[in-house]
Amino acid sequence: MNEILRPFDIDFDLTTGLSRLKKASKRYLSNMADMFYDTEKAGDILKNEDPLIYEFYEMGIPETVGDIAFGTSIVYPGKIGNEYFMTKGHFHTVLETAEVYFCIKGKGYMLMETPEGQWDAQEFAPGKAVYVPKRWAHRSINVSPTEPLITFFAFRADAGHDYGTIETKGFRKLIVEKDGRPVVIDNPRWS
Ligand SMILES: O=P(O)(O)OC[C@H]1O[C@](O)(CO)[C@@H](O)[C@@H]1O
Ligand SMILES: [Fe+2]
Repeated sequence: MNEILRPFDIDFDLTTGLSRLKKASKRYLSNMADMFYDTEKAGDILKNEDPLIYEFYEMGIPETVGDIAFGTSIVYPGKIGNEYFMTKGHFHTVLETAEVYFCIKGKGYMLMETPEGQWDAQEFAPGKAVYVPKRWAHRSINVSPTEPLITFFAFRADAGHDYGTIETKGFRKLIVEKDGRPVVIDNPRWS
């Protein structure tokens, strides 16, 4: 039988994005070193430190039809070479499911692409919501040199995460710093 949750609430701090009640999942550089295009640079950094790239909340919502998974995602400021800190990014396993993100703090982009090769980058700024339509892979990127990028996300709880495609092929586009500004470039490693 499907689990049915009782109503509940949870705190998310508007400055840190973190909850006092729940533990966040953390992704360090060592968990995603191959996802940055300058893998050599990532390797050099890992010789001395293993920076925390982002954290996010998995609320334990049952992955069943009719439920909504939600939480905050916090991408820290920093770069690997000239590529900004970012999330791994994923398609939904149930490709025909959308997701919405609301930016609470920071400055960045949601980079998106479809299996057919369309791509888009929508800006994150406090108070802006970004709609990720069904079929679009999505990755949050923090372009601020100092502030974390904090977003609140919600998606169909049975959507699932398909990381495989992005782990092996990457995104078609990258957002990197050039002359002190974020620019979209072709991913030299995309195949
Ligand atoms: O799942 P990724 O690509 O590591 O990115 C993490 C973010 O995306 C989500 O998986 C939701 O799409 C969240 O759990 C989190 O905000
Ligand atoms: Fe998602």
